[in-house]
Amino acid sequence: MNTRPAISPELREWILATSHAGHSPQTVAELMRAHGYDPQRSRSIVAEVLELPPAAVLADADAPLVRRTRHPAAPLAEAGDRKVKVALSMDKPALRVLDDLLSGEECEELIALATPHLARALTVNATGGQQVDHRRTSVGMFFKLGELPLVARLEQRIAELLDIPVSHGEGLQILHYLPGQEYQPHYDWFDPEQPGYATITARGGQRIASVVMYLNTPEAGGGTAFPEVGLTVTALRGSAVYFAYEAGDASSLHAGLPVQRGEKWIATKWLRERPY
Ligand SMILES: O=C(O)CCC(=O)C(=O)O
Ligand SMILES: [Fe+2]
Repeated sequence: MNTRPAISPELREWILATSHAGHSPQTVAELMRAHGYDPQRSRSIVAEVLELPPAAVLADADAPLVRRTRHPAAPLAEAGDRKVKVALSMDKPALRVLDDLLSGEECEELIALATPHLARALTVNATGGQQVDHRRTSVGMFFKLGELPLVARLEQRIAELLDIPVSHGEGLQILHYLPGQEYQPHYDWFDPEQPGYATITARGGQRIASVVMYLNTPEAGGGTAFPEVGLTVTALRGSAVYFAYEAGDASSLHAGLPVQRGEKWIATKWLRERPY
């Protein structure tokens, strides 16, 4: 006799949808664990719903929830379905320029998918709410985690490149800048001193790394500057800049420089220390 509680239809549907969106069985089990399911039970449920042998869901399921990214190693880093060129490495901030993270077609498809949904980009304010911010004049939108097959594929690629589960990522953000538009110098980590810190980090904890992917090549301007170290990364279609940081890391200060001619499209992936 089977004494286990039945798997609810909602849970079954969610597991199937998350898996069809491109997330690995391990990630699905980990997301369940992050929502309070027993690790062992998460694995057996995922295996049952996806009709997999239980061993297929084993890897990583007992890994600690708090993680850091692994910095990609030059010259070529494995990123699942793709090998990525590590064109430049820096120690402080921990930074890599990545060539060919995305194909030209993937860049174009992302722009086309995002275009109907663009709105003025917001920033997170001191109390954890969203605000219109004069420092950030671009328009943008967010995809939900695994929202579309292309989005899920990129999330999986970044997860393998940086050795961090997909569940640690915030939804992919697409930003569009026109001439004169910019993102003034800022940090991506949240300031523990600010009043909204607990709210902002209640889900996922602190941000630990960012990947800014260039979806086109602006005619002039639009690079990503790191003023503390005098570095500007050129915005080139398909390339990206990855940088990792601790809260308080002043060297990770960065800015989207004003576009001088043409336009600029980026996709940004922010990573958290815990499942988000
Ligand atoms: O536009 C850029 O180059 C930088 C974008 C950025 O800093 C961000 O999205 O957090
Ligand atoms: Fe940023």
